[in-house]
Amino acid sequence: MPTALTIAGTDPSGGAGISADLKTFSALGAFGTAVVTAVVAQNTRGVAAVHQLDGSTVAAQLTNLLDDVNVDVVKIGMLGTADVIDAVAQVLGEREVGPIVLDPVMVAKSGHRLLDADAVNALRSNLIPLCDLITPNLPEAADLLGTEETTSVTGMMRQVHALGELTGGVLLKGGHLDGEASTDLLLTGGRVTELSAPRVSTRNTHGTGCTLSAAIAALRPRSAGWEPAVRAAKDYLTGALRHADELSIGSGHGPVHHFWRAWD
Ligand SMILES: Nc1ncnc2c1ncn2[C@@H]1O[C@H](COP(=O)(O)OP(=O)(O)O)[C@@H](O)[C@H]1O
Ligand SMILES: Cc1ncc(COP(=O)(O)O)c(N)n1
Repeated sequence: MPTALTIAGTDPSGGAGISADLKTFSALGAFGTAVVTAVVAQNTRGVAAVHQLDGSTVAAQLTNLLDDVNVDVVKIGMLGTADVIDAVAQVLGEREVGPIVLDPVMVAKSGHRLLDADAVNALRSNLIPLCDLITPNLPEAADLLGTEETTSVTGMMRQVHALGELTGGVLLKGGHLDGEASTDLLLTGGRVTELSAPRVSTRNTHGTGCTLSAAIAALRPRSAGWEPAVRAAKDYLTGALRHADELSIGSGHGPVHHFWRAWD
């Protein structure tokens, strides 16, 4: 069984961040380990407060884990500050770890900022070059590129190539567009592949980005490359969205159903 590491923030309501990542790892047959970057008071209705850890506390968790445990794949989510970004980049740059998937979390679905505005530069320059795959949504892609948010798949095609200048692998997620299908673009090996899934009508979309990037990380060690891992991860997420309404967690945007395959 591969060992997967998540470096992310918390969500007591269990839909996003470290809880989503560990459940996804378990559902997809990876052994989950975790490093906490921020303690977030949030529920399905939104974020009430963020207690950010400092870079040295995050680096201490990470070095202590890596001194003992062989990590086959890393998923990075909410980091919060440039201090934490630089600490994570320094440790990962010095250590032997498997492929790194970065979900560049910036703003929660509820609108609360989860990354300091002045930390985007550190993300772009210090951490992204160490990552094998980044998975921005459309607002995150616009922030990373310093451009307007695109509103079409044609615009996404231009942006995925521009993001490919930052690192070799990019999954540009189109969940924020409208339409019958939810289309993402995967750039890997210099080639773009369009990945579409039927759009599921549900308000329970809390943590979709966390779940997708964790699923890619869990599946990558067992896959022949990024494309099969991303395809299988998107299928898993689409199932988790289809079954989300069977859960009844909170009164806002509830979580997706991480264990839908066991119930299907
Ligand atoms: N209603 C939906 N139905 C099916 N897939 C969706 C839906 N909403 C989002 N997705 C998919 O979930 C993943 C995360 O999407 P997105 O909402 O763009 O990112 P984030 O959660 O980071 O904001 C993408 O693969 C996207 O295509
Ligand atoms: C700790 C943490 N990480 C990521 C998200 C983003 O998830 P969403 O966009 O669904 O709010 C979140 N709300 N909390």
